[in-house]
Amino acid sequence: MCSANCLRRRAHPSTSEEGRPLKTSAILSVRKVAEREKKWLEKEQQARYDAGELPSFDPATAPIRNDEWTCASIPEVIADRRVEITGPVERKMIINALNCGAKMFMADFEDSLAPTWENIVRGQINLRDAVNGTISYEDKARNKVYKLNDKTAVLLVRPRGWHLPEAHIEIDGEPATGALVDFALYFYHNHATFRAKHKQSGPFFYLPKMQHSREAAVWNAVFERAQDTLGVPRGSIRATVLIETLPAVFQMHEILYELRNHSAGLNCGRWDYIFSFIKTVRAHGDRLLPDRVQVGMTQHFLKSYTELLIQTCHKRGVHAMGGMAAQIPIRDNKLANDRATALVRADKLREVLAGHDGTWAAHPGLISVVLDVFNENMPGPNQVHVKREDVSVSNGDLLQMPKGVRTLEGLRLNTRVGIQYLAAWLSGTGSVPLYNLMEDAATAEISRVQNWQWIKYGAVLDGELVPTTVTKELFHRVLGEEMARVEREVGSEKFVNGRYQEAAKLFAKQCLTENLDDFLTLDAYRYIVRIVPGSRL
Ligand SMILES: CC(=O)SCCNC(=O)CCNC(=O)[C@H](O)C(C)(C)COP(=O)(O)OP(=O)(O)OC[C@H]1O[C@@H](n2cnc3c(N)ncnc32)[C@H](O)[C@@H]1OP(=O)(O)O
Ligand SMILES: O=CC(=O)O
Ligand SMILES: [Mg+2]
Repeated sequence: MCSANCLRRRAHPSTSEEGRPLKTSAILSVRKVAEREKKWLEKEQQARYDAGELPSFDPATAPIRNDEWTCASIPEVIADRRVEITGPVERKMIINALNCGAKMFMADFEDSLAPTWENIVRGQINLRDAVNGTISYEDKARNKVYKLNDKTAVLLVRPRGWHLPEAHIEIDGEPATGALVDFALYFYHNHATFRAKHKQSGPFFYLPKMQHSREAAVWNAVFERAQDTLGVPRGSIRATVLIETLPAVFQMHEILYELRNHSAGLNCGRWDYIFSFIKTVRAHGDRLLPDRVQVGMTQHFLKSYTELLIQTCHKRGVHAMGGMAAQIPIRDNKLANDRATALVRADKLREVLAGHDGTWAAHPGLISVVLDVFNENMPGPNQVHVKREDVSVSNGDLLQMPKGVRTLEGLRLNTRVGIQYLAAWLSGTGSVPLYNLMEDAATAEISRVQNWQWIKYGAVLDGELVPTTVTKELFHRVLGEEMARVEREVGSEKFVNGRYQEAAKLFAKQCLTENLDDFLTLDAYRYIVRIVPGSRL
């Protein structure tokens, strides 16, 4: 068997040859390494896909995929993760999430948070109070005080992805990296309390939007550096990586390998994964997805991805976490609520039977539904012992196009949802209920890139009496009509006082651009920055 160093060299042949070690001696250089890796991903990896290549397994890292090795053993406090509630780092929601009966709570600086400076700083204060056990909140209008129960969920924190800067902190004249700001503030303020409480384990993290194991190597260097600096034993930090980009699904063993001393497994981030699928094949005009509502988890490419993730995690001795069903409780319609609950139950049943060790829930009202499914089908704390050696997944399986139709209603819904989400985001709210579904940055991104893809390649719509192609003109007509509909639905006062017009302009620009922008939120971030140090953003 290859030694660890040999595997590392094979995994990153350019890294050692070019004398650019990923282990760095200062946070500043970690930031620079992160920037360099980001540029590599954008300029080299995506450029190959744009030239016609499709993502695939890397022959250079075959030894990592084929050799026998496992990640460090799972700490007891996170051995049972059958239900994880997720939500933004908002004070009341944090208390509700910690109290709701879920095993874990993923507190989110990412998909469900609009990263205004206020949200970021308040979020850190809220989390510090939560870890200390002192968090409380008074809702004066409802005369209700929120406090923690005796028994609460274990906290996991998801920092922003590498792509987002933090404009309000400047280092050497450059905006700081959002991911590092979120990680470092939380780790610095909470590591001692956290570890004292959880038998020397933690803090725990989720790492989003990774595309390559090189990013995992950067995170591992960040963890080592942070632990060493504060005298925390290496391996105390544990992180679950979201596999939510198409390139990353071909890198799962490699990602776990880089993080093997800090890993808590992988998670199927289905919404960003669908977004990334479209983004990665943006130059492939023959790969147009059907309506967003039809791209469900039973489509072959998504089923293959989840099964391969389970097999990979269990081979390496860590958790394979399921993802988020978008349905949320519908208070005013029992029939619709029963239907939504049944869809969540079916999604969770599929996950537990496939071998997932736990999953996500979007709302406290769904915890008992999800818990029941896992309790009935997973007697132990997890099912890491279920190896799924029967699973055999090829490039073709992971890249198989989903089946379904492209409709005018799909274009309309994407537009209606994209604009309303963006209007909320620009006003400081990063997750919202729209048409009885949870919408966040990842789901909104699907709406944006799907519209872009259909316009760019002139998708022919199904089900129209007269053959209809998606053109810029059709999109403009749909935009106008959907804005009128949104105004009717939300009421004129909210429409006029909200940021709907700005959102529509931004969304349209993003759908109509010749070259697809990487992230909607990166463009939108300019509109929520309060201070621009050095006006460099
Ligand atoms: C693709 C991904 O990345 S998925 C992960 C990221 N996305 C998320 O985490 C979304 C999490 N969910 C949410 O943000 C919310 O559930 C929403 C926006 C979808 C719906 O929120 P609301 O409209 O406020 O729901 P609703 O009015 O039914 O809430 C009822 C109560 O539950 C609370 N609640 C709802 N969702 C959550 C949650 N996820 N965590 C904690 N509390 C919650 C509300 O604060 C409210 O509390 P209260 O009765 O004490 O006032
Ligand atoms: O972060 C989760 C996702 O589905 O995206
Ligand atoms: Mg995501």
